[in-house]
Amino acid sequence: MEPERLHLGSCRQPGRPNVTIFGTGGTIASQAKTTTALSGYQANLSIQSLVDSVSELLDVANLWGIQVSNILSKDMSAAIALQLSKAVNAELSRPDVDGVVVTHGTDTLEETAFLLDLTIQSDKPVVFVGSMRPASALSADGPMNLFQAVILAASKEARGRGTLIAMNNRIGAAWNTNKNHANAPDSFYSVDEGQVGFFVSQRPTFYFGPSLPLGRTVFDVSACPALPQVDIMFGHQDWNVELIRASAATGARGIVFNNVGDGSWSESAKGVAHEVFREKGIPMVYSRRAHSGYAVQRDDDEWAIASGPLPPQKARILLQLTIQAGHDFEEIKEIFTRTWGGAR
Ligand SMILES: NC(=O)C[C@H](N)C(=O)O
Repeated sequence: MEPERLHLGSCRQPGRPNVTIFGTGGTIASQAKTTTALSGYQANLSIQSLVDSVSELLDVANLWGIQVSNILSKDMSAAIALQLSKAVNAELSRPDVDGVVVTHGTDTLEETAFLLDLTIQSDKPVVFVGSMRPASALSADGPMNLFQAVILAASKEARGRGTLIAMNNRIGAAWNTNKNHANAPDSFYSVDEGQVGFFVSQRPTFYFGPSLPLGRTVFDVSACPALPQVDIMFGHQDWNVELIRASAATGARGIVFNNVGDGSWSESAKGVAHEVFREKGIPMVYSRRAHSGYAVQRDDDEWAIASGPLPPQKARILLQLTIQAGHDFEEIKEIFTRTWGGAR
């Protein structure tokens, strides 16, 4: 059943931007037992109650709310994320909608935001937001984050920049913004590429004009029923490489390797991955275990594809999208190579 589209607030003010907030859950929609507890909470606040607690929002935009789910983001699935992408595309195709906000748990926010970055067919702003502290906490960060996300989604200057993430005063591109800290409120930023802007006196202030990451491919998922299984293997000393065979045997249509250094794998892991590739013909993409940097293409591993700047969790989503679109190995390699933006 399609989730309901609710008008949030008492009356619609002509002349104000129209913003739709999609609620998915997360800490921003959660309450713990005490005001000092920062874990052990439950996602139980609806999008309506989040907006009710930030009445200042109603002076910024006319708001609508669509509750897609109310879960912690550890439980976000491709099925929900795909449904969200389709619903956001439909919403943005309405001429009366100026922008969209998605509230989301921070643990896997970067994955859903990246999926939408690669599947939204509109220039209008799509802004992801979450919080690191539950709504019940002293100094909860959710209300201000939500306020800023709505301002951003309502602003014309945010158009044409791909999906954005607004957290803790920073504005980042979903393409390269990551969760960097498991606990601190200032967790979301991009280490090398930097941010696209900052909130100064509650105005989104951009450093550059609208631009999109080099090598970003947009996919049409309107008729896509599901995303294929792609597993991630974690590279480490004494790696149990039988897990690679197990992944292929249990239905993986592609495998992403979280390799060490700039994309190195142990001789045994490489041998098994190559064997599985020859047997099953499924694409093998290798990323890097280090928090930032590039996985570089190796001339002697031409059967495997370097993820370039993409960390494993984002490389997995790009691989899922290329497989569902029916691309062959060479085309998938070409799509990944484009993301390197010139580094070869
Ligand atoms: N800060 C958060 O949102 C974390 C939360 N566990 C989640 O749903 O991802």
